[in-house]
Amino acid sequence: MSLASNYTAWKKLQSIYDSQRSELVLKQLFAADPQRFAKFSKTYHSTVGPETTFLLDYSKNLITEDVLSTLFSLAREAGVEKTRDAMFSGAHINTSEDRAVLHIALRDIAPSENWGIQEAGANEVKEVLAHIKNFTDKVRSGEWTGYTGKRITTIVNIGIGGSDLGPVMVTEALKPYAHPDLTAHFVSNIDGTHLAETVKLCDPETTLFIVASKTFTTQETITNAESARSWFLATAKDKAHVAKHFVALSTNAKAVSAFGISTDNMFKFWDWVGGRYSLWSAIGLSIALVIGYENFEQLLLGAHGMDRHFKETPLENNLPVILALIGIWYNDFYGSQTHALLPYDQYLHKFADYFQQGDMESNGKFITKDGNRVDYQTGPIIWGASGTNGQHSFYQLVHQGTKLIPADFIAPATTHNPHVGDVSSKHHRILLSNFFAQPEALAFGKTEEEVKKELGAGASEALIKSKVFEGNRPSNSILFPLLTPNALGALIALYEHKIFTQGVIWGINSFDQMGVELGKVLAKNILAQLNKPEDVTGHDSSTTGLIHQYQSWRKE
Ligand SMILES: O=P(O)(O)OC[C@H]1O[C@@](O)(CO)[C@@H](O)[C@@H]1O
Repeated sequence: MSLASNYTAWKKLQSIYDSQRSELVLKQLFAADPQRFAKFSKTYHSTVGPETTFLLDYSKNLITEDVLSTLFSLAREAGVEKTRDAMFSGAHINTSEDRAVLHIALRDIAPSENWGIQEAGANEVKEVLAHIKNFTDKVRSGEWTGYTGKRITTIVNIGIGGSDLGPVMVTEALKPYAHPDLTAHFVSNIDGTHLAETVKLCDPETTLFIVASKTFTTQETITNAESARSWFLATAKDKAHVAKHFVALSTNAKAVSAFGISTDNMFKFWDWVGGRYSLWSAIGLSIALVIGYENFEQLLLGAHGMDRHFKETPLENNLPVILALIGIWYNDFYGSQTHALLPYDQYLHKFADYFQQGDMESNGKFITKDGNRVDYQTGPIIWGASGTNGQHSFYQLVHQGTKLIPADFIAPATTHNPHVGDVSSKHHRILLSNFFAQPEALAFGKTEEEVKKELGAGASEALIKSKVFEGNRPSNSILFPLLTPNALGALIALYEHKIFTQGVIWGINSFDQMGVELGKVLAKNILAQLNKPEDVTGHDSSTTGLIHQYQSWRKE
């Protein structure tokens, strides 16, 4: 496989960038083509599952039809379609771990098209979904009770990374669909504070702990689960009661059983589900408990619709591919280092957090699948915050800083909360006016003449200059009718497939995570030393110095 920088299309993009960059000015591009919005925006309509639609406006990007067509040539030259079809067929495209990548099979459920896992696998997926439905119906109805016969009112998901971020983001995003009498908490950090502060809010008689871990070996999760169990038994006493208050989500039945959770209370998934792609699997149990199984299924089906779109739509109309290619244009030719996700919806305030793992753990790599070091940028730094909060935090830099920050603005046309207080609220209109205005300001800025006119005579040159907005800062805008389970499912899948497409073009394996291992090994080594009276050895002077200072100050 060739390094991406050797592709003909890559070289052509470099030459376009070098020769035409100065002409790619949004103010001029829009003035020259009144049809620019029509040309560079697409409306997504699901063709399977629940009716799901959204508008992607990518016209405020530093692109022309020539740039875009060359980017599509790059996708073809890199074999995006071939690798996409390989994923859907169940081929082991996760080459370093010799695994298939089939989160798409988790939502291929009604009716199943047997994408990648054939009949047998599709039936297993359905069995787990039936188990999830049965269990969540029992808990939500009060049929499943704790050891003193009380219904479950609180769930605590204990997991980290992909076993935490997806459930957190989705249960926040779909709060309007949450069960009124069920409270969900999420414990992820090994910092004892996380569990300690959470169990302060829990009653052992009415709390269900969900131990979520694909491997069931993650130190944070197993430690937290053990501590949660001892907290529970301090009141419940009898170990037999654990079965009514602890369930496990994992691929590792042996480790679940060894921990002391009955495999009857285990919801399984498979090694072809990547951790950061697992919210659709048993890892989504907390989601199904909070919003109900029917809404969880709508989430799956919303994603399935986007899967079908990604699988079948020609690249030129393929929304994940368009987002991926425009991202590569900035990341690899304009030299942008980050990508901002800016949802103008408070329910989506964890969306950027989720895709920090989703994108950066997938594409934060410097070695290609066949072992070559890349000579170009790969995964961007993903960050963001809900609007309008970001405007009062980091938008100064986004508007007038020295860095190019491509941004995605995301918003629902309608809010779940039209009435705040006792009058119909104007909140959403104010929010959406900002959703429209910020990309406009970024794209078109404010000239020195406009500033001078505003400030009038006598304004200092320095003041005038400080109020100029150079503009020409690109963004995408995604607008959809309402944040529903199926809309969220489609939105998440859109970004999953964007990440996939970029990884294929960069020639990297988006589905392993070797980079998380070294720190863990070194930490285990240091922990072993901290647990002994002897002085630590074998470290550099900084690490040794820090440990010594910690040891002189620690109280516990
Ligand atoms: O679900 P588990 O196996 O406990 O892994 C948790 C997280 O840890 C990792 O950093 C891998 O070690 C993420 O990839 C993963 O989502």
